[in-house]
Amino acid sequence: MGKNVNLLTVDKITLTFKGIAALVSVSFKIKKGQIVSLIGPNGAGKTSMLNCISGRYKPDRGKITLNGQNILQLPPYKRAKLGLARTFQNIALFKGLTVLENLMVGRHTHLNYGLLASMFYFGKAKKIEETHRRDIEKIIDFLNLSPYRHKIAGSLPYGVQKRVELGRALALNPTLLLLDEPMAGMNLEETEDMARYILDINEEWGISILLVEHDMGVVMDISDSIVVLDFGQVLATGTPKEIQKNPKVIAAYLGEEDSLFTGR
Ligand SMILES: Nc1ncnc2c1ncn2[C@@H]1O[C@H](COP(=O)(O)OP(=O)(O)OP(=O)(O)O)[C@@H](O)[C@H]1O
Repeated sequence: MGKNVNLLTVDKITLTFKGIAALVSVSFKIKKGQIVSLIGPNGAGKTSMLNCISGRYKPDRGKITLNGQNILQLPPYKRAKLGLARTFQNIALFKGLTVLENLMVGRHTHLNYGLLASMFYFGKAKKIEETHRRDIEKIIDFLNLSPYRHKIAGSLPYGVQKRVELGRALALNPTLLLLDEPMAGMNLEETEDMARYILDINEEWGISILLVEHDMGVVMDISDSIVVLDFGQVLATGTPKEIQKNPKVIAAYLGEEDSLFTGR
């Protein structure tokens, strides 16, 4: 599936907050079709890195390209149009809207289907609307969200809200999905379901994934490649097997809650 073409390149990214370095010359690549995980002890800079890619944070130095295009000067919504979507560590849904509305809002905001279109090109807009609806239904089916379609998002169990958030990201039709701790707070069954969804999104939908996750069992199971951050620097990059036996990585994880070996 074209796994040798670079989709995202992060090149010597440095980010500081009031003189304190959160990221120091971080470089890595995601090839088309890959699942890449970004791991590291608490405070290592993982979320900051996602924020630099999605456009929330502006790094002091470095370059990030998506499909060969430099995206650092673009605001988040333009990056979304180029195929970037993300979920957040703390769920960021429209809690007062239904599941269906959450998915549709995400879709419309980012795909430029506007009021003007519906006023002047009603027929065309209707057709576009129908296509959107069909795509959204596909996502609802895929994530088994049908029973919750008309339920208010904020009233749903945590695990289901996480799935809705994933669905909203999928509704943007991304080529690269950034997932910030999708398994956080989940029980074993929910974790396994989420891992399956991520694999299917990758294999069946052809979407590349950058995963930030503390559950090492999942990370080791599903990643093509792993980037380890420590104190804002890349400590190691490699396959799960290489990372698990890397002495520098083992040392960085000593005393950490996440175990590199036992997984779940
Ligand atoms: N908005 C901010 N303002 C100031 N400092 C920040 C900000 N965001 C992150 N930092 C700092 O940058 C460093 C990296 O934080 P970051 O949240 O990226 O780490 P992380 O690897 O995602 O941690 P965790 O696993 O705990 O989520 C930390 O020292 C943090 O305090």
